[in-house]
Amino acid sequence: MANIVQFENVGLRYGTGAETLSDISFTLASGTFYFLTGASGAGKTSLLKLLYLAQRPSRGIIRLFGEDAVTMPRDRLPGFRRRIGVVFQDFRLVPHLSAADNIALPLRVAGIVEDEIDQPVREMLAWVGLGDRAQARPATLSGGEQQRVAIARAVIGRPEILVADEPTGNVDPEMADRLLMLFDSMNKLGTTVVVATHDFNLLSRLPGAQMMRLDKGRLLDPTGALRYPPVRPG
Ligand SMILES: Nc1ncnc2c1ncn2[C@@H]1O[C@H](COP(=O)(O)OP(=O)(O)OP(=O)(O)O)[C@@H](O)[C@H]1O
Repeated sequence: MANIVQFENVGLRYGTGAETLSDISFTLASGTFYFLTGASGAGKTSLLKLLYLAQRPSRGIIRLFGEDAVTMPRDRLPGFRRRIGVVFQDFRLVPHLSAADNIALPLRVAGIVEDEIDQPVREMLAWVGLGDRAQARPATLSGGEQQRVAIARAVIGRPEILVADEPTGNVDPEMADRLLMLFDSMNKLGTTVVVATHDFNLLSRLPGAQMMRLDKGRLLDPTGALRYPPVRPG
């Protein structure tokens, strides 16, 4: 399976402090489901930001879709970002837009004509179980409903990679399970999925998923040992 993402010796430092992420090296195989775990403050959100190009690393190499994402000219970034769907920890729904218009945003930004927006939006609303809330503003939706709008918005453009930061943080276990099944169904359609979570119940629900563990800004290998950067030949 082709690698869709490659990080090599990546480090991230905010300002002049110590590195938040150090020596991060991994590859993501296309079409695979990954969980990213680690204690609060371990650097999960920071790693996801590097992945969806909201943050540039302080050092190291990041290749996305086979191209160098670090040295990429800024004007090419939006096109790349459109290939990555993001479910933010705090949803980031647009407050004055209805659920339907929030979900439609990525299609409108991509310049899809209005005639071709209504149908997929209705399908997405039904898919996340919000068919009867199309016109509701975010403030009138529950946390779990807002989360489902955020998920629908992240996947409507059929992204190649879906990144979700603590997507079950605000919902009960039953809803967490339903949301996980939505991600799983996207993955079965071929999307590479990365879900950051510290909900261990979730991890046990998808035993086939790959595990990435962060500890104080460093990746651990599957045995729990620190994963050291690959040795470069020569
Ligand atoms: N913009 C920023 N400027 C400075 N420091 C930051 C910034 N964003 C995150 N940090 C710091 O980086 C470290 C890792 O934060 P991050 O949010 O990536 O962790 P996390 O594993 O996602 O935590 P949580 O599970 O609580 O969301 C923390 O010490 C945090 O304070």
